[in-house]
Amino acid sequence: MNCCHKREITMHGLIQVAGIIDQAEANLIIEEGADWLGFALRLPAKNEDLSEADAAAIIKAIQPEHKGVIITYLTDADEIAAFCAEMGVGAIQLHGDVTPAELRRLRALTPDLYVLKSLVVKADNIDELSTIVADSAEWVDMFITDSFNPATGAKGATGLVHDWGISAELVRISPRPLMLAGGLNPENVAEAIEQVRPAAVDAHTGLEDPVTRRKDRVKVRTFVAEARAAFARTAPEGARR
Ligand SMILES: O=C(O)c1ccccc1NCC(=O)[C@H](O)[C@H](O)COP(=O)(O)O
Repeated sequence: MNCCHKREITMHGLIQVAGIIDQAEANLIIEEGADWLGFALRLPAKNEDLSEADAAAIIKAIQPEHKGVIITYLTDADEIAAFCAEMGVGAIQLHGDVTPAELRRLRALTPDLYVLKSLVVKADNIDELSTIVADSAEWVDMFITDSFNPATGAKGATGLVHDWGISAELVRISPRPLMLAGGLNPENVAEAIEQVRPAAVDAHTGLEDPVTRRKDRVKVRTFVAEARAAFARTAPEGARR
């Protein structure tokens, strides 16, 4: 692989906020200093927070210093590529069981698409996740570790933290940067970054107002400030985004 390709640039200190529901919420998140905005679409439960047309309009208006990321359970490379083209998006977060073969096909179909692949952390699945990293890293730009809710079967937006020791081990073995997600909030994000040393963090439900289920401006602001400070304390020598 070409050492000067943009995929090889070391990434450190990126903040994503997921579960955007409308333009006002996207504006709030950008105003409060987060980098990437995640839009959950084509979910198995069909419980999307916004329409694809609304998401596409918001993504279109995002300035280049930020990025709109589609979060989805699609697993077929043709479908993923077509959906990204339709939505005008340059990054996709794959939460389903996408095989390395499909990831390889996706890279061939859309070489410039930034691909995040989820690693759903359970109590005892480090070996399984290590194998996924080894088998799929070539076709992935970033991994995202997320939490599993055994009570509901949910693999995302659970509001639950997982064993950060597993994420820390995946950071050590992964040749790709890793985004930490799952139950992060303004109170725990700094400790999470210190323990796991991820390249990026993501939060969804921990930034919401419990009554309105919309992002709370003060929570987003505090989360970004806490994460930025922790990333600054833990930055590897020469890291840049
Ligand atoms: O964001 C969603 O609605 C979602 C739905 C189904 C699967 C994944 C989903 N999001 C992935 C994310 O990036 C979430 O931000 C991540 O799961 C963390 O959520 P939370 O634990 O609520 O912070």
